[in-house]
Order: sequence, then structure tokens, then C-alpha cells
Amino acid sequence: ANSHRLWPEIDRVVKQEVSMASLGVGECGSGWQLFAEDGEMRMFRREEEMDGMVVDPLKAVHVVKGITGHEVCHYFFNPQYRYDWETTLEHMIVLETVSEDTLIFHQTHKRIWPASQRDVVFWSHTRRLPNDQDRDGPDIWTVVNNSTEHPDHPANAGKCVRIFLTVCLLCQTRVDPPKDGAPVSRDDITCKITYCSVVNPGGWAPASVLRAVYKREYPKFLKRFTAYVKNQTKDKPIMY
Ligand SMILES: Cc1cccc(-c2n[nH]cc2-c2ccc(F)c(-c3ccc(S(=O)(=O)CCO)cc3)c2)n1
Repeated sequence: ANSHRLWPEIDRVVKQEVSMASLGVGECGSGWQLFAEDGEMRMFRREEEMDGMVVDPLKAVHVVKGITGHEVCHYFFNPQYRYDWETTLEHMIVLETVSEDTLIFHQTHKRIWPASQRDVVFWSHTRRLPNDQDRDGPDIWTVVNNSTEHPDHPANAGKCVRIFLTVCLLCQTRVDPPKDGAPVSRDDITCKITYCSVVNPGGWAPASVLRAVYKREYPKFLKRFTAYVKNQTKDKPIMY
């Protein structure tokens, strides 16, 4: 709801994250290095440190047939599906339902040896965006997750080290209607997914360990999540 205390921040961060995600990896200037590739999925990172901590921005692009951007964002945003695809999730709770398109989460994730266990508090907002290029094409959908504070879960009050993240999932759908005028089926739709994330790991964690975790976890996450959405939607009507 645009009367909520977080609304100005949410609107600003969503706009800036969507514009960053929309840039190609070539256009962001140099610095993006391809570190993983699997079929249509390509993962890029920039090696950046802040106060001696690895905060490598990540940009993943993936093209998946048979699902729409609305469906991808629906399964990414809604908490009831998260345990099905987020394999490192140990505990998740919705701290606040700001509106039907904005939630505040607290999550604890499985510990990555030798670092201590991490937790995160973030607002999550999903939005349909007008498709500037193609007026009558399907809309663009996004989910932005951005760390925030919450009185019930102060940072580093318990056993977990609080991490800080900004994540943007940006999805553009393409429909190639069948030549013979048959109704559009899932074989005629394609979704271009861009997943951007910047994670500040909070307390100390060895750069080599973090980079190894990212190299292993990000490709696994995106492959698993998109396969989950394909499987969940395959026998359902297309959600544009
Ligand atoms: C996919 C991925 C990348 C990098 C690290 C890991 C990982 N491995 N073991 C523990 C974690 C871990 C620790 C803390 C976190 F906050 C998240 C975390 C990751 C993604 C998101 S999200 O916002 O993209 C999706 C919602 O869960 C939120 C938190 C993941 N997983």
C-alpha cells in the first residue's frame, strides 16, 4: 500500500534495480566476467570487496521455454512455495504483510562451513511493468528483495550473522503465435529471466569460501527454481 512507511524506499529501489537489471552485461561497462554457463543460462559476476569483504555483484541471464514472467515471479514471491525450491532455507517467516504485493520476511539459511550461520530480513515486492518496447506484447514482471530492519529481529542479536542483500528478478515474456492460427500453447511462449544480486555477507567469511559457495549455489538455485516453475505450471492455464 502506498501509505506504508517503506513505500518511498520500495518504489525508489525497485526502479533503480529494474533499470540496472535491464542493462546488458556488455552495457554495464567492463568488469562483468562470465563464471558459469549451462545451456541457455549464463552467470556473470564482478569481483568487488567492501571493507575487505566479498560483495561480488551477480547477474544471471536465463531463457526458459513454456513459462511466463508472471508465473516465474508468482512462484518466486509467494512464501508458500519457497521451501519447495530454496534448498538452503532453514527457516522462513513472514513478519509483515504490507500489501498483497509486498511482504517482509525473516529467513535463516543453512550454515556454510567454516563461516557462521546467516540470517536475513528483507522486504519483497512484486510488480507488473509496462512493456516499453512492444506495446501490445506481454508485460514485464519483477520481484525485488531488499534487506530492511525489523524491531522483532535486530541484526546479530542471536546465533546468526545478519547478511544484507538486494536481489532483482526481472522477467520478460515472448509469445510466438502458431502460424496456423491455433491457440497459443506453452510451446509458443518463452521467458527471458535476469537475476541480479548483491550480497554483503555481514560478518567475516573467507573470500575463497564465499566465491566457491556462490559459484556452486547460484547456478544450482536458478536451474532448480526454473525447473520447479515449469513443473508447477505445465498442466495449468498460462498466467500472462
Ligand atoms: C542461492 C545462494 C547464493 C549464495 C549463497 C547461498 C547459500 N548457500 N548456503 C546458504 C546460503 C544463503 C545464506 C544467506 C542468504 F540470505 C541466502 C539467500 C539467497 C537468496 C535469497 S533470494 O532473495 O534470492 C530468494 C529468497 O530466499 C535470499 C537469501 C543464501 N545460496
